[in-house]
Amino acid sequence: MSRSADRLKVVLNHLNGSHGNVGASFTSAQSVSLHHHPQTFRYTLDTDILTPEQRLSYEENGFILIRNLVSPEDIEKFRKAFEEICKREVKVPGLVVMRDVSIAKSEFVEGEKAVTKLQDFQEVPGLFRFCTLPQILKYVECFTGPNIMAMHTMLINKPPDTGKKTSRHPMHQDLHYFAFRPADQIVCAWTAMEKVHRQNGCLVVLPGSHKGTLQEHDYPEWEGGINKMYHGIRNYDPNHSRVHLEMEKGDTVFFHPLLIHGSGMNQTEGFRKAISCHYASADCYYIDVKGTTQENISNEVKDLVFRKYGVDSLSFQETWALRGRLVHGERTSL
Ligand SMILES: CCCCCCCCCCCCCCCCCCCC(=O)SCCNC(=O)CCNC(=O)[C@H](O)C(C)(C)COP(=O)(O)OP(=O)(O)OC[C@H]1O[C@@H](n2cnc3c(N)ncnc32)[C@H](O)[C@@H]1OP(=O)(O)O
Ligand SMILES: Nc1ncnc2c1ncn2[C@@H]1O[C@H](COP(=O)(O)OP(=O)(O)OP(=O)(O)O)[C@@H](O)[C@H]1O
Ligand SMILES: O=C(O)CCC(=O)C(=O)O
Ligand SMILES: [Fe+2]
Ligand SMILES: [Mg+2]
Repeated sequence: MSRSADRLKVVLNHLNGSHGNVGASFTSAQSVSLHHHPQTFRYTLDTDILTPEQRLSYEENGFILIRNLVSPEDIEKFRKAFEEICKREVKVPGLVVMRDVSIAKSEFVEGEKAVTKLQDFQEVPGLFRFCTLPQILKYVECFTGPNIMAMHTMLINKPPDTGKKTSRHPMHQDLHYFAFRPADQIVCAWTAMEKVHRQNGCLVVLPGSHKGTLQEHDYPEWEGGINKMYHGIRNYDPNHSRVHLEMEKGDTVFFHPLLIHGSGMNQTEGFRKAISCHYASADCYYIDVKGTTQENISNEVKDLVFRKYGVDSLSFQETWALRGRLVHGERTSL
């Protein structure tokens, strides 16, 4: 079926005032006059939330940007919770606190200026609340369906670059890190905690790249060093046309786990903050990555679990099952 027929149907449906049920809401006469079988979308579900334009845009580009989705008051609370963690030296179960590789190996820096990223904050109520915000889940459901797991959480505090360009995040596909499928039922919500722009290292995306397959990832050969587990796609072509996603505080981008993305250097004095959660349908299933391109990251994660917890019996899949938290519906499979 041609794209233009799909587009026409969606636009007509919109003009008819019916936002949901694209396809099903058409009478057979209309359907027949347009094309021979009902439209099937691959990347989005039939809900009343996305406008037809937004739905088409996600299908085509692999992301949608929703302005002003999280309130300044909530962002302030997440910022406070982050500061608390950086100040207190308390151990939170599962929480990974990362410092930028260029400062980890040299000077001693105290407090939040030392922390580049918090990972796996599912046991920090003041931060995990982000993953349960109804206005976020409402969008997430358009991709995952009603049974929703929060699988991976991060607060990224991108530091001013020290001159070694280590504040960059190489171009990658998040699916490289995940031991569950199908990819189309996974989505990331990434919220800017302040204005993000090219200068402080906003997200950079390759629109449409979610239609490709999972590529091989490894550490890029960057002179100044590279942060632990920051794998990039191999043979990245820097001349590929890309889009810089400039966002205001509270704006949220939802993107597909195969979308190729990264972020540039932070060339400002401030720490660029964003909070994110990767969601998956609870109906997804775990996969064994042995013998696949994901074996390298799986081994690194297993090494980290051993160093941090002294446990060597956990599989890569099990580390995900332990981290995942149900946020809506039923925990059916994951
Ligand atoms: C109950 C069990 C549950 C299961 C828990 C499982 C935990 C797994 C967490 C990781 C999963 C990541 C996959 C998810 C990604 C999803 C998709 C998103 C894409 C990304 O974001 S990619 C980047 C993700 N990776 C990380 O964030 C890295 C995780 N962090 C770490 O591995 C550690 O924080 C780190 C960096 C090793 C530091 O460990 P720590 O022990 O706290 O630090 P030390 O100061 O003791 O230093 C030890 C050693 O490491 C060097 N170091 C420090 N910081 C860095 C750095 N940023 N980069 C590289 N190397 C670093 C430091 O210099 C020391 O080196 P020595 O040579 O002196 O030993
Ligand atoms: N060899 C590479 N492998 C993987 N990713 C790369 C590579 N080189 C650059 N990138 C990533 O590509 C994206 C764009 O790179 P670039 O440094 O040009 O970004 P920028 O600093 O935002 O842009 P600019 O400096 O042009 O304003 C960043 O996410 C960067 O980390
Ligand atoms: O916030 C950023 O710089 C990008 C983070 C990212 O893509 C990731 O951690 O997967
Ligand atoms: Fe990512
Ligand atoms: Mg650059």
